[in-house]
Amino acid sequence: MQELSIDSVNQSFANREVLSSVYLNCKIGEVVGLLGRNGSGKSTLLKIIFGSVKANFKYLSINNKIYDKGYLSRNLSYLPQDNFIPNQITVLQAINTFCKKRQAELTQIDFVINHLKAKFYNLSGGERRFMECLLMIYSDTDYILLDEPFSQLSPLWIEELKKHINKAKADKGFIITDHYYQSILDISDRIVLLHNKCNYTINHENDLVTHGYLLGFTA
Ligand SMILES: Nc1ncnc2c1ncn2[C@@H]1O[C@H](COP(=O)(O)OP(=O)(O)OP(=O)(O)O)[C@@H](O)[C@H]1O
Repeated sequence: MQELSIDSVNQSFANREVLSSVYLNCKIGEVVGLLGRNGSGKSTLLKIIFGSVKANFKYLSINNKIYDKGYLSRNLSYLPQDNFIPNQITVLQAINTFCKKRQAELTQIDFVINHLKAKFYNLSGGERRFMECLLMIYSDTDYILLDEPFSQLSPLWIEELKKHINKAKADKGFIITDHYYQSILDISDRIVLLHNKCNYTINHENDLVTHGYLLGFTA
């Protein structure tokens, strides 16, 4: 089956347990939204999937093959919370590195056309974030992890990114986390909440109140 799944994730930092028996999966063609309060372990879980943090225990499989680190599959891209493209790289060089198969789609986007020769150093914080998000969304891998893609972006660009994710998901699986939870609800096919170290399936927005992620409203 075309699926990324991670099971039985246990992670502690300095004897403090952050994740306990966590399960998460993502199929090709779907966007899985990962929500949780500050410090609930969302970034840690994405880093464990990618392989930049080693879990105390986990069982990771990508398209039926077991991996110790997701990046070793060469089929997983990861947008970290902080900027990751080196300053001296130009937009065109980054496209040639990450998006060999879908260059044509990327180079139809106005911002990309107008900044092909720009170095990342010369982009504003939001421009840089927008470009890094596009590079990951259109990257050559089947599975994409996006950690806070919407941070630093103005509303119009958040809407534009949502359109690109919707377009690209036809043949990719996305796991996305962000505190712009309404945008996550808009684009996700499924929502998983991390709370009390565990994963919860969210079927309705009210479940986010029940599990203490959103405040309830009283009449
Ligand atoms: N390298 C580390 N050493 C010690 N503690 C860590 C380390 N990395 C993360 N933690 C702790 O693990 C918990 C989960 O952190 P994580 O960054 O995964 O949370 P998050 O859900 O992504 O939070 P936020 O929404 O605020 O970004 C936090 O309490 C954090 O302090």
